[in-house]
Parts: sequence; structure tokens; C-alpha cells
Amino acid sequence: MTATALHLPDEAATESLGAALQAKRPRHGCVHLTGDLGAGKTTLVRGFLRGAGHEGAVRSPTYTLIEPYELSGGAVFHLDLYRLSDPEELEFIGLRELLDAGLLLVEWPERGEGVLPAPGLHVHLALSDSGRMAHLEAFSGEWSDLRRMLDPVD
Ligand SMILES: Nc1ncnc2c1ncn2[C@@H]1O[C@H](COP(=O)(O)OP(=O)(O)OP(=O)(O)O)[C@@H](O)[C@H]1O
Repeated sequence: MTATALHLPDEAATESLGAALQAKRPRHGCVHLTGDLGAGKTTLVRGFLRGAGHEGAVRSPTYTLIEPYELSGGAVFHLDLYRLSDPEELEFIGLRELLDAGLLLVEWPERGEGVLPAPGLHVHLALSDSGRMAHLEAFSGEWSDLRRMLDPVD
């Protein structure tokens, strides 16, 4: 497991982290994005998608659960499980098919516990005195290059 932490002084830094991660993204797998309401999870996804060439708006799919993006490097699915009442619902929305089709970026993965696969990468965002702190843990080889991708602060 590879872990690293980064200080993100402003919104642009959160977007840049998203863009840096997408540059190394695998075609498949699951990225867990955790942090309180307003921690910056959607901002990170926006940077990720913009870095991959997406030019439209990016909003958290709080009510729709899933927002699909067809990108040049393969499909990316943005999920927000905040309103999921039962992890089993993920079976009905076609989780298996999504995992076969592309990479999943999942906000509030704790709501899908037991059904959602373990992450290849976990990004936790926390409010800090000045901006945010990002804590990243890579569990799969595809993301283990983190230290070279980013500038760790510890
Ligand atoms: N590093 C940062 N420093 C300061 N503000 C930031 C930073 N990153 C993001 N923000 C700001 O935090 C606010 C909340 O961001 P965002 O909507 O991405 O949070 P979220 O974690 O997706 O929230 P929710 O769980 O409610 O959907 C936005 O106004 C965004 O501009």
C-alpha cells in the first residue's frame, strides 16, 4: 500500500490533484472519495474530468446516483451514494456492468459498503486551517506510482 498526503490551499489545487490523478488513471477499477459535506469531492472529480477533456458542467449526481462520461481514454462513471438507502440498490443500478465498462469515482462509498468493491485508490479530503488536506492511499499497483505523481508533504 502506498500512502501520501497533500495540502490543497484552494479550489484550483483540488482540481489540479484531480487532473494529476486522471493522467495516470487505469481503464477500470474503483476510486473511493471520502470527506464531509463540502470537503471538495466534487471539485476533485471536476478536475479529473476536465483533465480528461470533458468541457461541460460537472455536478454531483446526488439524486441520479450516476453520471456517465465517455472520455477519450475510456468511460468514467461518477457516483454519489449519499442518498442510497441500502447497498443492495447498487445491484439494481447495474454496478457489475459499470465496473466492466470503465472506471468508477465514488463519493460516499461508505453507503455502498458490502456491495461496492474495495478501492484501488482512496482519496480522503479534510478541511484544514487553510484549504484542505488530501490523504491518498493506493491499494492496487495501477495507482502505486502516487509519490512520483504528486509532491508529498510528509
Ligand atoms: N482546497 C480547497 N480549499 C478551499 N476551498 C475548496 C478547496 N477545494 C474545494 N473547495 C470548495 O469547497 C466547496 C465544496 O466543494 P464540493 O462541492 O466539491 O464538496 P463535496 O465534498 O463534493 O460536497 P458534498 O458532499 O456536499 O457534495 C466548494 O465551494 C469548493 O470551491
